[in-house]
Amino acid sequence: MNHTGSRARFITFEGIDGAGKSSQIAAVVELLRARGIEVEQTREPGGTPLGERLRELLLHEAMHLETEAMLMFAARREHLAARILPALAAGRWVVSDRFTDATYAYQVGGRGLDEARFDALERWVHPDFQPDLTLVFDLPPAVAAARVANTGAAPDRFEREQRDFFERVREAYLLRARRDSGRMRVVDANRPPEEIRAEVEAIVNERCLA
Ligand SMILES: Nc1ncnc2c1ncn2[C@@H]1O[C@H](COP(=O)(O)OP(=O)(O)OP(=O)(O)O)[C@@H](O)[C@H]1O
Ligand SMILES: Cc1cn([C@H]2C[C@H](O)[C@@H](COP(=O)(O)O)O2)c(=O)[nH]c1=O
Repeated sequence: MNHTGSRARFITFEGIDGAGKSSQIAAVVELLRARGIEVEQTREPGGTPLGERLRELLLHEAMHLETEAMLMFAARREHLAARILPALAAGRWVVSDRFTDATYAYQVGGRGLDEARFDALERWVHPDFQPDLTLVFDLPPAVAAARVANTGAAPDRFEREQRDFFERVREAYLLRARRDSGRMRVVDANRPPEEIRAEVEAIVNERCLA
């Protein structure tokens, strides 16, 4: 428990590349801190020194699909052990840019990883643990691709994928959100940032702060 008296929560943000998660994550962290809640902001792949090294490989080195899936879960195992679970146990909330739903969407949906292999890895790495709340930012891949291109940054291995890859990733997120509608909320991300922020804050208030 933290000093607000409520159990520490694990909140994750998901969506295709360019969905607009970053500034909305910052707004949620600000909202929580304004309530006197201690929060750790993190990301996947990454979030620990080893995880950040794995991120460099994952975003830039060509590799077999199953290697990619196992490295995502290896980074996640470390993230859980070294960062997420200790923070929650100490009463600090954790807000992460991506978690296991991203492996479902990108590796199973986007790349075609066998779902049974994904299930086995998920059961191994976190059998009884899921985020308290997951916000899935949904928008057409063409809109997201234009946003990514406008940043002017060199695209990574995922951002260089074709439109049909992101269509599959999007559908996989929506399917998983339908299957786990108690935990996952889909947010229309094809709107002005202020509108999205208002909806995200309302969901966090209702689901985690009420
Ligand atoms: N609602 C919005 N409308 C228009 N542009 C937006 C919106 N939200 C974010 N952007 C812009 O789109 C770009 C990508 O946003 P952002 O980095 O937040 O996305 P992201 O989901 O974190 O992407 P990634 O997963 O690729 O890191 C940025 O240039 C940002 O300013
Ligand atoms: C956790 C996770 C991530 N990915 C992909 C999704 C993104 O393209 C990159 C991370 O980049 P971001 O700008 O920080 O969003 O990694 C993935 O394919 N599978 C995963 O499990």
